[in-house]
Amino acid sequence: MQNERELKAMEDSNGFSWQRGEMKRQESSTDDVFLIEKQTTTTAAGSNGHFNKRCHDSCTINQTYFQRCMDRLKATANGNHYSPLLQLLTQIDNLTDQIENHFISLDKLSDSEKSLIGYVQCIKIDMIHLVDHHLWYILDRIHTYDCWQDGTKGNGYRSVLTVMQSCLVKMKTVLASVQVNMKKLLFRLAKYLTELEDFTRVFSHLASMLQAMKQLMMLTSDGRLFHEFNNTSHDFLQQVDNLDQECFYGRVFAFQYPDSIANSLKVINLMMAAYGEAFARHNNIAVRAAGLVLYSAKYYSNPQLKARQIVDLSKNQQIEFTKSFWQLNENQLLRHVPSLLCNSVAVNQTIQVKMETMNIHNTDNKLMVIPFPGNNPDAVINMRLLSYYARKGQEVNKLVTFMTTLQFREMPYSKGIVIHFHGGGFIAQSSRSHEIYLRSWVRNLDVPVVSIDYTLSPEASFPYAIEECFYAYCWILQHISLMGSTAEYVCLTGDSAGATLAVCVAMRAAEYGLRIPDGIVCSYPAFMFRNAASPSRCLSYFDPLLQQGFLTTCLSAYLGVTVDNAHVNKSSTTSNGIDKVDNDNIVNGDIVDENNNIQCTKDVPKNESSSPRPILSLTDHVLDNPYLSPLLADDNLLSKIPPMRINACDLDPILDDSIAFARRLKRVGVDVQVRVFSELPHGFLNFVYISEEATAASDEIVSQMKSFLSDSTSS
Ligand SMILES: CCCCCCCC/C=C\CCCCCCCC(=O)O[C@H]1CC[C@@]2(C)C(=CC[C@H]3[C@@H]4CC[C@H]([C@H](C)CCCC(C)C)[C@@]4(C)CC[C@@H]32)C1
Repeated sequence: MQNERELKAMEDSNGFSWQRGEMKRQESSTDDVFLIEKQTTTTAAGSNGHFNKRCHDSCTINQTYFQRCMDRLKATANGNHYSPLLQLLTQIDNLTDQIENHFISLDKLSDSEKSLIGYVQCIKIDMIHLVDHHLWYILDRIHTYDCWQDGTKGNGYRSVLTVMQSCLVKMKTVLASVQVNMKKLLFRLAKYLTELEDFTRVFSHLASMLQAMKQLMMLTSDGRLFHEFNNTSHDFLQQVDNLDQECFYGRVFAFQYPDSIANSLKVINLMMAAYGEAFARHNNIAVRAAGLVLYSAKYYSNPQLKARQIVDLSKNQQIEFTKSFWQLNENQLLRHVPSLLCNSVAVNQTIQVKMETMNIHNTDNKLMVIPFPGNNPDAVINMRLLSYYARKGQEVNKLVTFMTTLQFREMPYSKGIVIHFHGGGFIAQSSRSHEIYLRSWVRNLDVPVVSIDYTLSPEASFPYAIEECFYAYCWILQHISLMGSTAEYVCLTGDSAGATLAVCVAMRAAEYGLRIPDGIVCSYPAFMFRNAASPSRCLSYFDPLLQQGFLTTCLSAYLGVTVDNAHVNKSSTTSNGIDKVDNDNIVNGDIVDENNNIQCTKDVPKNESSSPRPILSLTDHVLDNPYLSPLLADDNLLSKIPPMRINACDLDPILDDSIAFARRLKRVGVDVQVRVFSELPHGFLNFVYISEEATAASDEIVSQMKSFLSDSTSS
């Protein structure tokens, strides 16, 4: 009771921190534990103006009470694993006490000193919230959402706690500096105040997010990671909606990453804000490029403006902008970066194949007809052959682009081949932009790599890209000597959207009874293309590359439906919009326009008698299609997937896709392993030249591929 009174006193005296908050005794909980129910935006750190309110009185939260909460946390199932996080909370609690006591003992306080006390008290209140109830609940159950027992520790809940921990580290550093210097004569508080304000706000929002996540956990107590809401006005959605995203994109942007990655992300973020303005204002490419430089300066000097611009861009997403921005490294200048930065390769050749119906004998020696995708008889598919040495059979030897004496030596056929599918959310990027890591892979693997340039969305929508990639897979195996390989070992690989395609190709090969690859190595794949909530998807509210608006843009472009993002987000005061996308355009599960015509830009092939049914038929429910969301495939299809290695990263909004998929594969007996790289963002392979962590991850991915290619590297 003592504590309740103290907190109430604090509320009354401050008048700024608990305005609409409500505190009540939790009926069912243990003695002396109070559940503080707060509305997400009502904390002091939640809205700007509150910070500046003066606070004269102060009171200290009962130390024993906080300590008792911490002890209870330590005793939870995962208390030991999270002891660094708990230790940080205790240290911050001590620091805030010392700072508060020091300033309260002074006779007269300046405005900035009053603000400091305000922030310090906000931190304490949010900490009490957190440790009192939410954190306890989450820590006690967090392990049930991991891949499997004793397996890799990783899921969206853990990721949010990782971000929280990074925030606490930063906050502790600022508070420690204040505490060390506050008694000095020449103490300049202003130096620390802005930083403290930023982190206090971020911390408050993360605490609110954890509160929302606890609700999600309650709805998925069976350990499922994905949850689809029927009722869009659910508390969880409202709470997440109430988050102030801007505070994550301002001065403290990318605080959760190691420095090397954070710096690049800052540059990309600045460019995104500037390019957003240039794109909206100008149509000419050259003027846009000039605008990019000019507006970058503007946003560099004003981080708050930048934050607002980023949040606006994400909320009012236009496919044209996303496509254009994500293709920036494909332009005339930047497209040559890989050849300047990366090692040379003897063969780097694009191959264009005219797609015609192909007849292949399957493993039962039955003749299968592989249809060409769509109904355009002149359609072609492009692929890029990369080989460190020029090898026998590679017709392209005549066109060797760069040759050192060693590389030009014609080598025998390789026993292995790697087929690669690039990422880019199905709407951007190409085999060329992915040379940034493919060239070093080709050297380290020493087998030819073919990267498929499938048609991007929205020009071609689901399932065209999958059919193209499957066609390319069959064509490569039919013409394997041209690749300089005997294909004794075949490994599929892909990152992001490309990883999804790799899995779809393997599933299709299994359905046709064709040779399946010896292994698949996926990097940060997406397996769930529905507007379902999951803890990691919450990270998209402050992700540097994959904000929520960008994800829904990719999804709708891939589905071939147009989404009025402005509409989705305008109505997002009642819901976060995730349930609204494209629902209007889906009739009985088929994607149709208002005239009820199927909207796939390129038509689906007709069913051939000797072949499995097409991926998409007019009666299918698109959103349930296993080729759209492999996570929804039935056990029979999943069990045919070859050995798989999944490389996920913890700071990724689609991390849960990897975990949930791996769990399903394991259950049906597939040889699957998951690696969750810590503190890396989605798309980390693009950062191999700037980050040691990303390079180490890339090396591990190469060794996984080597294991599937077995002795092929010795050829
Ligand atoms: C409760 C929350 C609910 C949320 C609900 C959302 C519903 C969503 C449903 C389904 C999910 C759909 C999933 C789609 C997955 C897509 C994954 C996917 O493929 O994502 C990739 C998209 C491209 C990109 C962003 C990426 C990685 C690297 C990025 C590149 C790095 C550098 C590149 C710059 C242009 C280079 C500039 C050079 C200059 C000299 C600095 C940059 C930024 C281009 C874009 C890529 C990840």
